[in-house]
Amino acid sequence: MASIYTYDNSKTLAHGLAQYIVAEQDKALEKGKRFNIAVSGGSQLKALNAGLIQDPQFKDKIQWSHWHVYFCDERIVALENDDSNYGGFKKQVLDPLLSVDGALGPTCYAINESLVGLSENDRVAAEYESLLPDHFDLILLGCGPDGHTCSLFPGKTHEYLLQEREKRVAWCHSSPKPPADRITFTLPVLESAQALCFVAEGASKQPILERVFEGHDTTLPAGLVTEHYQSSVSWFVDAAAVKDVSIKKETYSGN
Ligand SMILES: O=C1O[C@H](COP(=O)(O)O)[C@@H](O)[C@H](O)[C@H]1O
Repeated sequence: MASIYTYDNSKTLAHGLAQYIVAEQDKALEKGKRFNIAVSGGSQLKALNAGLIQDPQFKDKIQWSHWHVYFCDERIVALENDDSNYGGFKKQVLDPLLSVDGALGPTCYAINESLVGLSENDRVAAEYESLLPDHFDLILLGCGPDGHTCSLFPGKTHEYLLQEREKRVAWCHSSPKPPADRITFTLPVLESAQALCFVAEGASKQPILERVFEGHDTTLPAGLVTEHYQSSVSWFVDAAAVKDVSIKKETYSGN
């Protein structure tokens, strides 16, 4: 059963999320020296800023120098482009960390920017795959209003990504949400992760969460991941995203 943590607002959600991430970090560091974490782009990055950077409670608990940060999906654009997920993470997490005295930042793994614009998108994916660890301790997922997660989109055109079993990172072409060319983790990467955690906030996500939680709709990539890997899945959602959605009692309220 997936765990669903609901919060009244963005601030309390960011706090609960940071608490969860630190607990996963501690579990990983009990076993070794690395915390292998993958993050998504989009709205999630603001929650990471609010929880990991702004919330004073976690300042001394996050061991950044042991963090190895990867991207669940990336748009094939220059890293300083506004659409870059790495660029978004840099803005929300890495740059603010620079202003903290003596802070050692995480090790981050970005796409090979020199291949951008060369029509070498399979190579961008293959090179990124070669950087991945054997498995992740934690993967932070988003959920688009169409039910996509990573850059795994619903529908026929992108079925090939959900069917991929060999490549751990694949080129997503013709993305319905710009930019059109992206790379994405495939399901085997999610399947082998220790923990998968979705973050979804705001009323625009409500209709899709209704289909995931009430309809158990596995035609939606976010629904499929939730159903198939439920024992490792958690959702962090705010009240607006699950308004009038009936959530089974095995799940928890984070407030
Ligand atoms: O395009 C993307 O969208 C999803 C969802 O983003 P959100 O802003 O609706 O939360 C995101 O998880 C993914 O990383 C990103 O490339």
